Amino acid sequence: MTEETTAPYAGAAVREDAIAEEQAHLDAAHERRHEIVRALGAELSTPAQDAVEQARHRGLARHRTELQRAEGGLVFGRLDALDGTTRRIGRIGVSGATDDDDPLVLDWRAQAARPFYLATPVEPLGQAHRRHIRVEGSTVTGVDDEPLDVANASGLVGEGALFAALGERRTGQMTTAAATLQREQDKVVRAEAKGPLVVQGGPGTGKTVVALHRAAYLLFANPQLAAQGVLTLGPSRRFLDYIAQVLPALGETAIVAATPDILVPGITVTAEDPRATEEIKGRALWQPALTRYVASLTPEATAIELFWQAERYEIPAATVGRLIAAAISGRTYHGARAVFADQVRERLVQAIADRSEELFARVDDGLEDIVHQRVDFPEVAGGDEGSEADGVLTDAELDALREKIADDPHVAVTVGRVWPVLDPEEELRRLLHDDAALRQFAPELSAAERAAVSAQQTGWASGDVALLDAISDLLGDTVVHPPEEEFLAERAAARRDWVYGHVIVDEAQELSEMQWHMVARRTPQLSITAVGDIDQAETPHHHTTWAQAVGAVFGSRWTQAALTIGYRTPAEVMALTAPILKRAGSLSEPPRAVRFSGFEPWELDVDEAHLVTETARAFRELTDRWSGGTVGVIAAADRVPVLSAALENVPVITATQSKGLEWDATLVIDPDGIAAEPRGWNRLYVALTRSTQELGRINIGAAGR
Ligand SMILES: Nc1ncnc2c1ncn2[C@@H]1O[C@H](COP(=O)(O)OP(=O)(O)OP(=O)(O)O)[C@@H](O)[C@H]1O
Repeated sequence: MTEETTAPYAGAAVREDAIAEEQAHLDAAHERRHEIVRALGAELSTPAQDAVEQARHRGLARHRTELQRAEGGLVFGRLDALDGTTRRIGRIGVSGATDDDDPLVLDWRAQAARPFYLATPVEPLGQAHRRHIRVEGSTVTGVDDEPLDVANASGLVGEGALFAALGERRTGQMTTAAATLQREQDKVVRAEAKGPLVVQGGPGTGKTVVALHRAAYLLFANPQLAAQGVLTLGPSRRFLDYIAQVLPALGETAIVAATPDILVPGITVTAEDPRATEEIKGRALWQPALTRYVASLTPEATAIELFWQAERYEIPAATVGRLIAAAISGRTYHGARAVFADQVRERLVQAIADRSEELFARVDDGLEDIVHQRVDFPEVAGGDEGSEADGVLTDAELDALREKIADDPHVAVTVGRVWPVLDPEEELRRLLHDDAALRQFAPELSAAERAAVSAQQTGWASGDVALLDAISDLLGDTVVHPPEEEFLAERAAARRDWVYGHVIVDEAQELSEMQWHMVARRTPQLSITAVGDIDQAETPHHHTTWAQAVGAVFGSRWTQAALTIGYRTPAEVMALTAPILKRAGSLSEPPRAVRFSGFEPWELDVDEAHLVTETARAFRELTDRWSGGTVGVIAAADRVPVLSAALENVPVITATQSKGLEWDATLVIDPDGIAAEPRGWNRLYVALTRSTQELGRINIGAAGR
């Protein structure tokens, strides 16, 4: 460790020295970073000779990309231990010039960096001081020092740096928080990955922050995960755009971002179900129902008639029955079909071989003529003994015959007739529109519920995607992909059956049971971090606790963590939310806001006729006040079209669309209208908690609604 000669925490008088000292260290770290990038480039310019070297090259290339991207935030913290050693913490580790040298920068995810997030005056973990280093580009602009030997009343880590980060203008893109992660967040980020982890937290408690930093941490701690990639599921494209930069900025590129609606390649949601139907389609009962339905598609055992060189061969029904039973056990429909087809072809090969032998046995003269005329063996190299003498086919002849039969279209058509290839979309549609089949395979559904699910005639709705995923999985793929393909985002996204190293689910309270099944299928080892707020739930599914939400899929194999401190929404706004939560039927306490913004929430009553002009005026005022930042307009769903048309260049969105997003100031139009929507109080709770500074509400006078 580097020995420091100055007393860096002596007070404001030495701040300039402290900045100069950190600048010198940052410069050295950047220089070393460039050196490592150059060395890696030289190493990568020699072609890899074998698979082992290729894998090593992939690792080196990943590391080089991480280093190249670490332009900003290379160093953001410093820990001075009681034993006099000093460590700098940053977005990525930078090693010293030789193996004996201490690293210039410790990766924030390294175990040795942990006290940076956990140490408090009460529990200093061997540390004397913590410093947050503010950097713009590659210039150190300030330091926030925190002695760990005096009472720290707030319980926050690096309060100055945290408040500076929280007070910054919002750009419409989420940023990393590796420099200011708080204790309760750090514990979740580094929790052991032993199966699904569900993180409950109110609005603005940093759930998204935690989920993304956890993905980066897991990739760091388990480098093999990068070969499989990480899937990030969010509620909307807008949300995915909002968080898009966080993982790459943390150096991670092995990511696929998606919404549940686009998770099945080739399927586009074009229809909308009524809420009641969406709820029915989300129920877990479909998993066993579809399993029973697909099992019913297994062919009946009937005799198979095959022709080869104008000769007729038959596989009796009893044999076909045995072949089907052997093929189907433990396999998908198409997986079993492939095994069955191989077996049928093999039976044909054997039957032809047996017949050839019989012919030789029965006919004394002209053996070769008969064989060549009837069986027409391809020319086979090599001099194995065989058909020349006794009609017994040599191994080489059998192999050649197998090849011919494998390519034979007539045999393929016959197998296809017995055990057809099925299309998941057609099968799902068939089931949903067949009342008798629904009664048989999904007996839990009432007649009215069956009628509801069969009402949709064209296109697929959101609730169908998870059903299609389930039936596609049960039917299995017809294409066999090579195992252990290297992760490429486009490749993984294009494959329904890609197995990810980790899956992040944001706004997890919105997932139906069938969507949870869909998530679990993408990570059979159930390496899942799900973050959400059960009180923000507004989809039609009935669950009101996490146990109800995930129990049907994970049973008791999941753990829960909680985040209790609110970082986004100022205390002035949070004070409004307790009665709304109560109206939403919640038993939870709203999170404790860490700060006041100094802006009291305001409201304005307007009549219908002035709604558009007043909204435009309020928006202009807020935009001026928060210039350089962002202002969001959230309106009751039935007012969005009119407002969007009237307010040019002002994005007006619904409460549902505002999920997970934030602005410096938010304008909520017609809160009563939002509250009157389905699960309206939950939606209003979401809408009111989007601002980091100021909240304005525009109410429509009684006559207006
Ligand atoms: N430790 C932190 N340091 C700096 N900023 C933080 C920290 N934790 C959270 N924030 C900020 O607080 C805001 C809210 O965080 P985030 O969006 O992750 O909350 P959330 O719990 O997902 O909210 P919601 O449920 O409303 O979607 C963001 O601007 C985020 O950057």
